[in-house]
Amino acid sequence: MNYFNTLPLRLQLEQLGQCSFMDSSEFNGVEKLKGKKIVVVGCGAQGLNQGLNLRDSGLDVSYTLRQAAIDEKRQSYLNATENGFAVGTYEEMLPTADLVLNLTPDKQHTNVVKAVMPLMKKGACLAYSHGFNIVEEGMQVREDLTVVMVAPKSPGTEVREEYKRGFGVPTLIAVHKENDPNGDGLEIAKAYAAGTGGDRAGVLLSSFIAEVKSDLMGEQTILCGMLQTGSILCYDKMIEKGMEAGYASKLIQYGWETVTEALKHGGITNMMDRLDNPSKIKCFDISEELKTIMRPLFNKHMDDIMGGAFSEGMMADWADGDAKLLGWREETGQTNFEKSVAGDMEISEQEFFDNGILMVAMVKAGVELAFETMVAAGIKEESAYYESLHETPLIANLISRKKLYEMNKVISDTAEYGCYLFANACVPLLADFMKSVETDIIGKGLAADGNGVDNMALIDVNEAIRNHPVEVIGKELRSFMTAMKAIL
Ligand SMILES: NC(=O)C1=CN([C@@H]2O[C@H](COP(=O)(O)OP(=O)(O)OC[C@H]3O[C@@H](n4cnc5c(N)ncnc54)[C@H](OP(=O)(O)O)[C@@H]3O)[C@@H](O)[C@H]2O)C=CC1
Ligand SMILES: CC[C@](O)(C(C)=O)C(=O)O
Ligand SMILES: [Mg+2]
Ligand SMILES: [Mg+2]
Repeated sequence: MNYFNTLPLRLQLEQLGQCSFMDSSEFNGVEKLKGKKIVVVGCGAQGLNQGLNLRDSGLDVSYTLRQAAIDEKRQSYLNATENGFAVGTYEEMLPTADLVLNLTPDKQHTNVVKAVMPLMKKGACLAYSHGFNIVEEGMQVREDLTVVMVAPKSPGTEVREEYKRGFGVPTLIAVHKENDPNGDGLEIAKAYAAGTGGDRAGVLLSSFIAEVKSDLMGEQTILCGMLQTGSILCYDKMIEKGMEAGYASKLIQYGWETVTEALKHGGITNMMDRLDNPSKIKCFDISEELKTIMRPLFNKHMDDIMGGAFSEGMMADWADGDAKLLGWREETGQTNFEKSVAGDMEISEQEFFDNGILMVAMVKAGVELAFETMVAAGIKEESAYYESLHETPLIANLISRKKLYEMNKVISDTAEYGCYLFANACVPLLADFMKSVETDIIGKGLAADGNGVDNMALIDVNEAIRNHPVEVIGKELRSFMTAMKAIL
């Protein structure tokens, strides 16, 4: 049963709006978990990388896998053993665990939690990194167990990379109100977040509900769906216009990473400032047009996530052996962009902006729409920022590795399902718009005669970019991150 839908509106809004940025003084490192036995269920994208960070933070980490994974020495078994972790069956590992991290795919949570729960000792703690099972499926956890969430706003690979750089990724933490029998859920979640490095980048004290609704919205729209849509459309357009396939492939594969690197450091303002004046004004106009076309689709995703239609649809696909997900995965592998090979020509960093105006416009439109839609639904700006602007560069990095395949492999199955749902609706939605697109905005650049533009037009555009609420909150949140980095 959908837990969110069982709550009265007043409580739904209260939970959705729960979000406070925690001060570094509120953390006491991993002290609360020192000497405690942490057992991770599953050793995939989050399981492996969180486990490595927690061990490097001085904690006792081991893994439990389903019997078949151990017997067949599956990838999860190799991930754990080759990194020197102890691995055992549920019966061997769970009865002595103080903290159990459920890092299996969301689809498996009901089965896994039902199998794990009877073996957990009285008063232990069960943790999630995404609250789907609690919020959308209404999982009831044994009363004596504490239930917390530590959700990194990042793919697992980047959780590890940031930690190795001495930092971390922004993280949402929460305690499930129904399961905090000892009143120490928050202390456990804080220590777990500190162990992953999250406290160095910024922790939001959130709720299971706020995390689920914002995470689903971000991943379906700007983070994955928009980048997938843009990759397919921009590549096909360049080929249609007779551009060299190797150049088109390279511009897209590495373009997202390059333009969103500017986003990471200075938000949409800095990304747009990388364009010359005529390109900036053109890009702004295109992004406004894209926002008008795509707004109803963003609203639909938010409505379906809030009302439960999205989770119902995805769970129906789980029951159908993932038929839709697997079909879409196969189709993506057959798109022209996925089959293309990046050429060995040089593309300078600036050229990715100059020749990728449409890509910049898609990022701007997608970030702003995702942010606006989440905030309008009651999600706090800080959370909406992490789920839109902040995480986009981390996902773009994945595309630069092995295109859409890599992105869809590293993200959760839940994100992959939502990404396809969005892209399958957005590609046809943008068909008419794409008919008018020429290589001046994707592939070759404007070739404008100088940098001259009308002063008033430029002032208006700059004002609109800088005063968007995602820029205002982004500036504040990025300033906390810089401060924390400087301390290290
Ligand atoms: N992917 C990401 O970067 C992010 C994920 N999350 C959340 O983290 C959680 C884990 O996701 P993710 O890391 O993507 O998962 P993965 O798919 O990468 O890893 C899943 C792990 O669970 C094991 N597993 C699968 N099915 C079962 C089962 N029935 N019983 C026991 N173990 C099983 C797999 O091992 P084997 O099949 O070998 O048994 C594998 O080790 C999810 O809640 C997700 O929403 C949150 C933020 C980002
Ligand atoms: C963007 C997708 C994500 O939510 C994530 C990496 O944060 C996921 O579920 O994989
Ligand atoms: Mg996420
Ligand atoms: Mg997710």
